[in-house]
Amino acid sequence: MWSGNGLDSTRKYHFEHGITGAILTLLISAFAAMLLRRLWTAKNSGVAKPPPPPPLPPGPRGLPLVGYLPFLGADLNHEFSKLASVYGPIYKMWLGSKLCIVISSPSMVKEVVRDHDTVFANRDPVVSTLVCTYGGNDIVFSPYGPQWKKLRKIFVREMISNTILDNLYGLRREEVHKSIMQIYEKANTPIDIGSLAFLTVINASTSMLCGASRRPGGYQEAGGAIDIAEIRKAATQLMELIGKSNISDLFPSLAWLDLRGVERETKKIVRVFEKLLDSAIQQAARNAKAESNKDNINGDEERGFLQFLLELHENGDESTSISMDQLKALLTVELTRPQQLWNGQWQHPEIMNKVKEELTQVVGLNNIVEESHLSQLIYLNAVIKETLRLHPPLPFLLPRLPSLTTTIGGDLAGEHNFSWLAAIALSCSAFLALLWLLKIRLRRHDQTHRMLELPPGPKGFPLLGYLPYLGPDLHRMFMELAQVYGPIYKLSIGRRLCVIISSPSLVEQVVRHQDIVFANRNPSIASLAFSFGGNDIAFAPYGPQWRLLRKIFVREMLSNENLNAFYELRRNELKKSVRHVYGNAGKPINLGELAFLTVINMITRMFWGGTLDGEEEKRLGAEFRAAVSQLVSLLGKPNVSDFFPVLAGLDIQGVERNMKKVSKWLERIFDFVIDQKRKARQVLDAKEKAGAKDFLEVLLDYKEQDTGRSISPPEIKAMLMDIVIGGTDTTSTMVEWAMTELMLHPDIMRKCQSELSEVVGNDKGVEESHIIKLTYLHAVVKETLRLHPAAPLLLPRSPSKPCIVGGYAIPKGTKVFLNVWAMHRDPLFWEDPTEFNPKRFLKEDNDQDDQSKMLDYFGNNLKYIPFGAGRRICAGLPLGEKMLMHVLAMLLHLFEWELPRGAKLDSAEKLGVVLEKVNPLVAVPVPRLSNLELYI
Ligand code: HEM
Repeated sequence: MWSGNGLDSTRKYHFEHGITGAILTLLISAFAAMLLRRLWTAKNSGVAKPPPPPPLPPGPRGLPLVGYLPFLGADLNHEFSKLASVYGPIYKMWLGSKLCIVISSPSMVKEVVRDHDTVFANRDPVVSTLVCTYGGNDIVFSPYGPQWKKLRKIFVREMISNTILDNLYGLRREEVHKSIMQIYEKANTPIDIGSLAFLTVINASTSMLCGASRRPGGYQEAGGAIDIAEIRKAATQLMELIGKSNISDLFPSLAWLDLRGVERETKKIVRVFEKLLDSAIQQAARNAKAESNKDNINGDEERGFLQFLLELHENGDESTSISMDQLKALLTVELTRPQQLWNGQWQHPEIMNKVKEELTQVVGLNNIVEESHLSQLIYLNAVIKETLRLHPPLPFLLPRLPSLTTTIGGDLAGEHNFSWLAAIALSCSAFLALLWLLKIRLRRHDQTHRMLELPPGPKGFPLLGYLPYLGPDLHRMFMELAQVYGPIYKLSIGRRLCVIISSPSLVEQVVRHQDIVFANRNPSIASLAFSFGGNDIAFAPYGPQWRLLRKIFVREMLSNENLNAFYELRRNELKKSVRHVYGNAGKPINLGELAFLTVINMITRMFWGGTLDGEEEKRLGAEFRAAVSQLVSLLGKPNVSDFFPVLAGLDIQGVERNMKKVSKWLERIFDFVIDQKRKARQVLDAKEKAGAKDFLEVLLDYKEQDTGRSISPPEIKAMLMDIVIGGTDTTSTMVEWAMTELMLHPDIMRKCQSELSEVVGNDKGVEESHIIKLTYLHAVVKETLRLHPAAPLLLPRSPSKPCIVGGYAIPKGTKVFLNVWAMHRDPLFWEDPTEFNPKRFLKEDNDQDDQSKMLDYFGNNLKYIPFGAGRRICAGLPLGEKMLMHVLAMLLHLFEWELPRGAKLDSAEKLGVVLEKVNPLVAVPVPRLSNLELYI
């Protein structure tokens, strides 16, 4: 009687969509023509063009026609999460001719389910669900509108109202009891918990469907009029079919071919199911009549859903009456909705024991659990909530379909009905395939690259790109943009294409998988000027020269042997600073300046060792420091020539000119010292020359074994420059940040001081040999480098050839920033990321993953890379760490630090050459130890 209607409505759905497609195509062509005409008129009349619509979200490229389909495995939820870590919290992919958008951040989900809830209140039903819901006549799949509202009201307020559910409790209880009996009978034999739970729930659902009529004396379970066992079987088969992937869903224009036969098979089962429902409905009707004749002895008690819906069908008023298709669709959905809960608690016996304890307490050992107990089972409720969090039965809910083109997170979420698009796509497919083949033949060399898109990113102004929006806090702004465009995006700064990356998995593609390609820099004009044309380690392009310079630097100049040999020089400089602080005890001291002076003195002493005599060294040292300060401020200045290479010759801001002037000044100092050194060495014999060498001596003496190549004067000077620029500002700024955090957290400062008292003793000064034992201070320094990395964007990399990162094309020469600052604060990897908490670096507080790969400075775990990673990792790391730890330990061990009266402490930051404090840290030292010898 009703069967034909239901199945025909599906056909009608496709037919209507085909017609709609054709009409839409015509309309769109007409609309496009009108639009072109308007644009043409607007252009000619001088009217400004409307701004372009926001782009579609980024996403992986798939293959022509099939899209990303061939790359998807069975584990969709995991695959979607992986893609989100590459493309960000909103991304698109084509599955066949369907445009899918995957959203995985609460803020964007809010935009969908709150801000645009009505627009997104539609679904995109698959063919099998359309068949079994009689063309979307149910709550789940019917489009948002009056019909859906009515059905939902009936379902929520009437069908599963508290009263009805309470009335039917007896039936549910019976089914649960039956399952318990089954388990009892099978005691000591293995049981498939999933199947048991599934059976229990489906049994309870079907019981509630039929109500008391299914009890003995009512209608029999088997052989009687309502064959519950058959209904269950059919419901299970339907669920399997709904879960099956179907080509027709991905290519709606091919749906009529039903290539996988899903529609055919679903219809077959729906027919069986329908027959069963029909007879159940007829029996329920007869039953209702019989009951009314008996003057309704049971009242509403145990009237099943079926009986209830039947009444609405027959006697409902305008707001509640439902058609037979709707009635059956409601029943089908009730029987086929997902009904599993993961038994996560089984993997945690301690949690299971707690659940048991609670049950014993609330229910007692001699009773069985009733629904009335549930609200008191607080712990079990928490277990269920946690299970649903970890294993949601629908990991990506039921897909929504916007009824309008909508913007989410700045991207276009797409319009829903793509069946017309599919029609066009099909008709063009042969042509596209031909084009594609042609493209492969013509561009065999870098075919993959050319087919890929550049990463997404914000639009800027013509010519200027994003330049006018850039502020001093580049790292912070880059992080905010990543929240919109994902962990890889592009922006143009003037004529420079920049790509910003801020996820460890993408950084891995740069510093591990393609480290050599990305081992180049994109030096600014100022850095080229100070490094004598890129003749140093930091800016030389990757190649034999850079490898040689870095080898000399790391293996010879900063070898353990050399560093140990110069310990005394560093120690003396540190002691000088201690004396200076002691002499100013009780007075405010600028801690950044103090650290800078200490570090630069340590470094320059290691430069020229004992070459210069006292007065000369003092004079040159002061001159040197002044030149370095000027150089650093020039390096941190944004320069128009860097963004518009065509204007570089004009040097509009004079940065290059000034840089060359300061470099010349420094060069003269270097030349003088080199000359002095050469003269001094002429009088040394071979044995004396072979002893410990200062940096300059290492460089002057160097001869490559195989080639006999020595280091050229510009290379020597450029490397000395690297040590000064790379080593001083970084290390001293970190001392200032660490002291700031410690003063903001006095309890942590106290812990550091107790550790120092314990390890060093209160009658001694700190030596470098103590450093290794200062576990807590190490954690403090690591946490400081996490929150305030000296180079928050590292030194930009630049690929030497076109390459791919995260599925996007990165052209040769792009300036690639790795936003370490954002990764160090990413809540995905760090708990309470903005909190200063050194404990996270102590072994006992690390999670298992981190324990196996301790968070060191060497880039072993890419979520933490304050010194960079890969081939271009900081070359001065061992020296930097030694100086930072020693200076800090000494300041903390020998002095208490207080804020000057009325002063306020803050941690505002700005990005110059390094990430500095906006307001310098000024503090008052008070000697901490009684042994005065330590201070003189
Ligand atoms: C706490 C102190 C320091 C920090 C936080 C630090 C940080 C960094 C960072 C982030 C880089 C860029 C790495 C990359 O692009 O992957 C770098 C490069 C470099 N650093 Fe350091 N640094 C410190 C101390 C030093 C010292 C003391 C020296 C020299 C004695 C030094 C010399 C260099 C050099 C030469 C490079 C360029 C390496 C290359 O391009 O191959 N750094 N540093």
